Amino acid sequence: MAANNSGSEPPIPEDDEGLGGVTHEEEAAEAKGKAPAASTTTMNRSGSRPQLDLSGAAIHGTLEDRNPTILLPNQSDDISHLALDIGGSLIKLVYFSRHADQPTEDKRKLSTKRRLEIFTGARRSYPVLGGRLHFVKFETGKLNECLDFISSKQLHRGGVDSPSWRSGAQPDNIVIKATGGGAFKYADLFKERLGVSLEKEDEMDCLVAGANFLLKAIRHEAFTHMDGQKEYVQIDQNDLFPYLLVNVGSGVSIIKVDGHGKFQRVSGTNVGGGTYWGLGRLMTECKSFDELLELSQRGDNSTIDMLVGDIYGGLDYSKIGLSASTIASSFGKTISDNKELSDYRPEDISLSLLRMISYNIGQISYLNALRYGLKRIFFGGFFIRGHAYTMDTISFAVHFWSKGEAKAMFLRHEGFLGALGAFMSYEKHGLDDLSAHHLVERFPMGAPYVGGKIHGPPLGDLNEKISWMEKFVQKGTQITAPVPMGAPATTGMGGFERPTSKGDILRSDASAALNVGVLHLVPSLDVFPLLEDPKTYEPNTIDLDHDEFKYWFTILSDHLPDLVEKAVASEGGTDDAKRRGDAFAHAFSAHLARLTEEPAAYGKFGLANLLELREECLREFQFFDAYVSIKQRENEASLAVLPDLLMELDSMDEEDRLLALIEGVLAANIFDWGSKACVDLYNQGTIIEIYRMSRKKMQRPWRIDNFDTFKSRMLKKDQPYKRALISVDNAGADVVLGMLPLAREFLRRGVEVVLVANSLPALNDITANELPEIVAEAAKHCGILRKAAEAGGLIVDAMAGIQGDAKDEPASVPLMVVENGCGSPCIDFRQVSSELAAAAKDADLLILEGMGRSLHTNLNARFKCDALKLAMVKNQRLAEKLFNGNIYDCICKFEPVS
Ligand SMILES: CC(C)(COP(=O)(O)O)[C@@H](O)C(=O)NCCC(=O)O
Ligand SMILES: [Mn+2]
Repeated sequence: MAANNSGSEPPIPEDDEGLGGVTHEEEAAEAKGKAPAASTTTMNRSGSRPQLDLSGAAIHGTLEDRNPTILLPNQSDDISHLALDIGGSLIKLVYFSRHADQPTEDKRKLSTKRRLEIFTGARRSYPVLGGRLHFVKFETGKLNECLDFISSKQLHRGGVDSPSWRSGAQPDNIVIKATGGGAFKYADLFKERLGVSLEKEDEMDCLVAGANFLLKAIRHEAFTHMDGQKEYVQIDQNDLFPYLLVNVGSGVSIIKVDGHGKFQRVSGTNVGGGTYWGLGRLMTECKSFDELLELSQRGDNSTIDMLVGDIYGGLDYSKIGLSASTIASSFGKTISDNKELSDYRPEDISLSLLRMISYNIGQISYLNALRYGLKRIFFGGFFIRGHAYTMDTISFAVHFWSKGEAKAMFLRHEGFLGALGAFMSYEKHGLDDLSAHHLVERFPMGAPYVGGKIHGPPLGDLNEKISWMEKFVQKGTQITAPVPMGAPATTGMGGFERPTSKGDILRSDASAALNVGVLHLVPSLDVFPLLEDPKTYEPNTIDLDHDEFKYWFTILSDHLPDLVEKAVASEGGTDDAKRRGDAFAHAFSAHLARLTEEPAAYGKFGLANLLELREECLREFQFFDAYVSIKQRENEASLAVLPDLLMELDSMDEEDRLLALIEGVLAANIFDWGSKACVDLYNQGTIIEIYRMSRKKMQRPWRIDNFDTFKSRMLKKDQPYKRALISVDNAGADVVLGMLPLAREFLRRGVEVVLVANSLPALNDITANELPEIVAEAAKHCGILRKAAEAGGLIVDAMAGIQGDAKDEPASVPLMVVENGCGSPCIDFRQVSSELAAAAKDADLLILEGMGRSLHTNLNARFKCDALKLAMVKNQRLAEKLFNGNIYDCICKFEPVS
């Protein structure tokens, strides 16, 4: 270990505290059973855990599987998926919960899985256990609340759902991994209250393991913060090491990280968070660190610090790049002022202290980066706590001294590095194998309320959640009301500009810190193999900047009453449903308000995330399919006219038919209950009237019109497509009169068709579960569909349940339905179902339909196969912004690979 260069006394690495987590009431507010399905798998244990009980082990799945799941019926589930970081002021908990419900493999999924083996030749295996990783924090002063929380959830015994808890058995010798000073200090109390032993893990090991995990597994974990602007950084997994990790606790540790478990504490400084808080406490009346930090928001350091301008008569010292407002000497002005401490404003003292210490940390960190030739410096620890001035000051120092060569970056989960690292130290938990595409971060309903404060009792089920919600509804209007925003404040690249307008603007960062959600581990997600370049792929077409967010805030808020009405009706309109509808509206409004206040609060957040958040929020309040009856009604009406449409199409020649088919898809995409303009239309006419009108309006050229190129490609007889992945959108006319006839055209040409639909409902989108029945119904009127659906097993699946043996399957599958892994109107191709990823093998055409999947997302996405993007633009602003066009314009964008 290299010598410490900060002074005679090596600084003691102190507890690493951080705000920015989810408070326990929010976390506990998470609803059960809403996560996507995960596969069951076994879990190895740490040496300190009870050993595996292999008796009665049985293979789950077919014997031909290369990596089958093994069920251990006698294995008690008392694994502690819990780790702690007990610091001086906060206790951080990271714990793992399985999905409340084991996945039920429905009929469609089982038969699809079997058929996909034809494509892939082998079944996939998932070494990672599906579940959720939760981040919770408590004040160390309220340790008892933390113990109650652990006890109420039985986290030390593998959770309330574990067999040992249910059987009432008391496993002895439970060991929980813990780091931080409190792991020593409170060990006896944990033994006494919970009967568990704390196994102490080295703090430095934990910090590094936590940081490595986050940087590897979370897509936008790191961000820069310069001049008040936060920007998320995508870290290249293959180019992560070496980096410098600076942990700013009470003291500061500077660690050079060379790999997993490979690191060296190369330096540190004893001037850290403890110094700020200690000096601040002596010099002001502040009673807490947060109070002191809050005070700095209203401070003006130029009354205390000697600035370059003070020395140079108000001028910059431009020759060496120092602006007049750069601090020449921290607290330097006080030497000549002839004033007492009480003559200075505590606000100014706090800001001067904060800047002095932040700047010093930034400078020392940079010098160490220089010493080892490192370009990336990640800062974490309780001192940072998402505070804008702190981050700006550190960034300024690094940027200034490195002349822009080195980058200061901060971590969203900065407060949880130690606890995560302790969690990682359980020998085999399967998390090592996780990649970013396996993790989905969700923000439960409490997320908007999270601040620096920790409050409220833990919550269990939905009823408790709603009473908690109601409490908030009463006193939380100021939280749900949008907070006025100004231009982002800056400390100024030119140095330590006096923060002119503070308070409100930096409020969110200062008091609330960044939210972190619950990490859902979904091992069955994959990167779509046909993405041209997954590294540079960005699903969202438009950046949700301040103005854009304001627009979508209005759109989504306006849509809320209609959505709630549909949601409540879908649950029978009962009092309970009304109550949940109300709570949903409040929770979603609170999310919107929080994001308006701080657009980066939930990490890098695009329109796709926002639309998905709405769906997740509905599910959280147990509205699983708000548009169910609308979908059914429209499916029936459309199926009734399908035979006539097919007859009309069959009477056309090939070229006319192709055009009519694409027109049909575009026209039927008007049936979108997520668009305000369309909903207004539905209130004026019947489905069929609107469909006819929409078809009549199909005038070419469309706003983007690559139809002729597509037609030429389709007509190349010597080069037919082999397999088309057809991603469908809305129920009713959209799928029945638009997409199914198009799919039929491919089948007619001998092209294998894979219909891709949502895994979970989103607005009026058709789901993969609903689709086989619709295909079966349509097949009654069409020989082509019937033959393909029968051969693909769809009709049997839909009508009679799964059939026998995989041996009976045909060698090729003309028509299949696969789920896409999403529960949103958009699609992020970095995270699709393994079904879809498997079906993509050998596909040479991808068709994306609808605004959500081909305009809001993926308009600019490039694929390794030909792609056809079809949508009607049902929003005036989007039509103008993307295409300089108008509402109801149509897009037919064909992108052949060669
Ligand atoms: C939610 C949607 C993306 C669904 O569109 P789809 O994918 O079904 O074509 C779209 O309806 C939408 O962007 N609606 C909000 C804009 C508006 O109401 O004008
Ligand atoms: Mn849709």
